[in-house]
Amino acid sequence: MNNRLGILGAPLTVAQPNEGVDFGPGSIRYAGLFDRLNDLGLAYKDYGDVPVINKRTNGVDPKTNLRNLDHVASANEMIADYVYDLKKQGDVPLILGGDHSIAIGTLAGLSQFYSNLGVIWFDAHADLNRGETSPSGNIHGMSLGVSLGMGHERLTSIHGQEAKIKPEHTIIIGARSVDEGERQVIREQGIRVYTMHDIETHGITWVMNDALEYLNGKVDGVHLSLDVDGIDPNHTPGTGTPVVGGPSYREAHLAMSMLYNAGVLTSAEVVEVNPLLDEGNRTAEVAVDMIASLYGEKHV
Ligand SMILES: NC(=[NH2+])NCCC[C@H](N)C(=O)O
Ligand SMILES: [Mn+2]
Ligand SMILES: [Mn+2]
Repeated sequence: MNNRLGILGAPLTVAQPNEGVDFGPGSIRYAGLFDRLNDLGLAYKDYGDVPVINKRTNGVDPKTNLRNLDHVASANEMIADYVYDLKKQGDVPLILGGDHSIAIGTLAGLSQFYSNLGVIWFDAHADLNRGETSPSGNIHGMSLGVSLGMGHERLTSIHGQEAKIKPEHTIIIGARSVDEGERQVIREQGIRVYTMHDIETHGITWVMNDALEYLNGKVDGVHLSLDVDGIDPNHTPGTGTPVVGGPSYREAHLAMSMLYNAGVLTSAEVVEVNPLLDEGNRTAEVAVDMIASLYGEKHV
């Protein structure tokens, strides 16, 4: 294992209805990602994009309440293979989405390397739906659940039948739009959730320290899944399912630098950047700021 970052784009868009999130990886690269990594003196290799096929069928299948299941499943099989290969090279994976369903592939690809991978899911949403509970049929709202082993077999069986992560190693930060079926999963499985209310009450510093302490000693790696809609849409307007009332740019930035300082992160992904919904390329620029902070950029 070296410290080289292995960067991989996963331009999947059909697990949600908006076109454009397939331009996420390019927009993040264009927002100055490589200059910032160069300034940090970080070694990296850009593996390019996974050649996913963004075919849409007609809407949601009434039998399963899943949208574009076949395409989402085959794309994520491919993503899992690519992430597996990248990790096998010894690189530190940094995956650029794509809609948040790509976490199904990322976590499946990573799962062979860990028996107790911790996951920090920074998101306005919980992404714990299944066909039976989803209000939309959009699989990007199901990826955390799938990785925990819940949901359609086509998705949960990618790279093996077993669950890819465990509920007691799963943390959601920034939640403020959680569906009823998801609340039940959180309660039943004992998933640790820091809502916006917790961030307001205790502050982001306390939340991050508490989250890190919760994982400490229990996990053999930590993956960050950063959904840009986790951040307040004042800063990240270019995303398909924005939710008002999120953490500020500064709070998110501090959360990232605390992850860097803790030195525990073994992989990360940044998802849901949609330049077609953006003002200029602002959202990708914020994503790059977050990535730079995550890998050690300091003000002085
Ligand atoms: N990754 C995301 N942006 N997910 C949004 C999910 C929204 C809603 N909970 C749903 O399941 O449809
Ligand atoms: Mn979200
Ligand atoms: Mn999400």
